[in-house]
Amino acid sequence: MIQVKDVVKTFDGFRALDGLSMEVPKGSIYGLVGPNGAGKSTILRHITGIYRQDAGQVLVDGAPVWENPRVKSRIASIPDELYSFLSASTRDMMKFYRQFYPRFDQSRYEALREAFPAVNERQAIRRLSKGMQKQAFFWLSLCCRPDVLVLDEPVDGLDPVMRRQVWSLLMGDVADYGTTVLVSSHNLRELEDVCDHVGILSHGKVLIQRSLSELQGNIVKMQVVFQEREAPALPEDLEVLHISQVGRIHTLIVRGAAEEVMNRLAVYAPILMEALPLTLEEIFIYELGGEDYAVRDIVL
Ligand SMILES: Nc1ncnc2c1ncn2[C@@H]1O[C@H](COP(=O)(O)OP(=O)(O)OP(=O)(O)O)[C@@H](O)[C@H]1O
Repeated sequence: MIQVKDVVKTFDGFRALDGLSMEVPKGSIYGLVGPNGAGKSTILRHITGIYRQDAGQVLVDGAPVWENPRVKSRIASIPDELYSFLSASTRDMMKFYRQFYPRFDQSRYEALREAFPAVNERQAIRRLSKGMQKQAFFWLSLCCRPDVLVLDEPVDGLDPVMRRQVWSLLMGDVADYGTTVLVSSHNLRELEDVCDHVGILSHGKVLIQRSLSELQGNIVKMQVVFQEREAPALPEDLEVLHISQVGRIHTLIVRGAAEEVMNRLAVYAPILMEALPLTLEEIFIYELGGEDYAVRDIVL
């Protein structure tokens, strides 16, 4: 489990992280989202032990990450700016990773060659295309058999087929080995398919973190045709976050479980009523759109 407690990080007087707290459960795929400059890469660099926090704690299974080689050898990461030694090939990097990661799986490296056919393992990584470089680092990271995998915008630059393949490999590791995956992304649609937990960052803090099912189970989109053209006066304690009308169809975004909201609306004997799930994008717009302007930037 990753625990980040009240972490503060200041760069030249600017508080990039401003008392950030988050918890990533073991074996989860946790999506970290937030507008540009929110602090996503900065917190990921603390979790991988690159930065030292000014205050607060960054713990993996209860142990601090900073200057702790034992913990760091259980964490693999794909940063936003890929790093490889000058002129090192994927194969050279494999030999380097093999020394650092005690559980490096050589046979998996050989087996995964087929999964990344575009990567010439003997060519300098820097001379590969951007997408191929990402593929090379996925290949290497998966072979480290890490307990924790930290990915900063991991599938950016990958083609759609490769994105799918990489997610499926990651989800396989989560299912088979209980790997914990922490991933930052601007793509909520994609995160929705893969994440089970989500945290939203803004101005160096986590605004909200929940399991996806918790988020989805607590807000519903209702499409309703009432007896009259106009909607009746709805009870004040029904928490309607948004309402719109096209023709006779009213669309209501209501906080609460679908069944409970349906029961409440049934008293108006509507001609038609349907509960629809909200997408992750919609949830963020309606749950948080009013609270923080920055949140709109991510989802619109
Ligand atoms: N090494 C640094 N020196 C000075 N300021 C920094 C440094 N690293 C990050 N910052 C600042 O900290 C803030 C958070 O940056 P960070 O890269 O973590 O944001 P982000 O959420 O990853 O953004 P993006 O979505 O654009 O990648 C920004 O205002 C950035 O300018």
